[in-house]
Amino acid sequence: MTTTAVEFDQVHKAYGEVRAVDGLSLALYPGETVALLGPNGAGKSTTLDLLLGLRNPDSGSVRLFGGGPREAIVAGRVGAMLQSGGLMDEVTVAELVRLACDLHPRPYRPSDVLARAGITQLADRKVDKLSGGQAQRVRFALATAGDSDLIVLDEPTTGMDVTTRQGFWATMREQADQGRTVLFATHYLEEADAIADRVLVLHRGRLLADGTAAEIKAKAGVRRISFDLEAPVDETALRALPFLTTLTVSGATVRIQSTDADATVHALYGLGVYPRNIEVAGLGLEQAFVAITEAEEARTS
Ligand SMILES: Nc1ncnc2c1ncn2[C@@H]1O[C@H](COP(=O)(O)OP(=O)(O)OP(=O)(O)O)[C@@H](O)[C@H]1O
Repeated sequence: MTTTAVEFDQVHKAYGEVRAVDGLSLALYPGETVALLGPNGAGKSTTLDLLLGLRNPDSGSVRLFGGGPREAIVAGRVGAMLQSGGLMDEVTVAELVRLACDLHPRPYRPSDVLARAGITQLADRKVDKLSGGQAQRVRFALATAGDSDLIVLDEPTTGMDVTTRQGFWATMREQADQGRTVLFATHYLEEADAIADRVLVLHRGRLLADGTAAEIKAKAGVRRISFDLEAPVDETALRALPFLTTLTVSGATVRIQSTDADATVHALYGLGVYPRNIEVAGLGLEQAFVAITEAEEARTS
């Protein structure tokens, strides 16, 4: 049996009345790159805090590599890059990275850590003089100061420019290819789509979807239909098409979202109109995410 890297079993965590994590169960395995998505306040940071033992669950259990979070962290099995992680002032980047290496039970050489994070040229810079994107790279260096089995990243690429971001993900990919588990929370859905093997969608502390990006898109169950009309058509007739969820008409072009594209297109021909350039496509991850979370909002409100 494969040992899980991370296992949550019915985990609850509330702050007063707010149920930040509400009965969360999940298992992550070695070598997986997993994106944690969710709207603001969905419970992503709380989940990562629980995972890292920074907070204790009110009930349920959190296991890392079969033991408690602290045990795994003390053993150097976890590297983390948190959103809120303040960097020590008055020290240089090299000093800070050296300290992280000294503290890690299975450290890498500080010069290698600096090089991998692309910050060798910043080694002598004081930490409080860094730009936002540079500070992110330093946090990343601290998360990869040693040979950890699990790397946890909370919105790691915020503030990074496009080139830095690409370099960052290439390095992360290497880490996962070496059998490490990489878990990252993000608001950039295109990143989750491009990088993650698996996407977890959180909403109000619960897991709404868990699968590959393709599976999440399919789960939304909505398809996009677009076509051009040669002659104007009464919008009321279009709006009455079966399974239609949205309709946008701009000039001669009509865009529809439908929960049953075949039936909608069939009915469209039944209106006696002649659509040209008809295209039917699945949703992008971003649209799927919005559709899934909005459907849940509608269901629970
Ligand atoms: N220390 C705290 N005290 C009280 N409430 C908190 C605390 N931390 C978080 N919350 C609340 O718990 C819920 C989950 O917050 P959390 O920060 O885990 O969400 P998130 O998904 O990381 O959000 P974001 O995308 O905005 O970073 C929110 O409603 C938040 O207001």
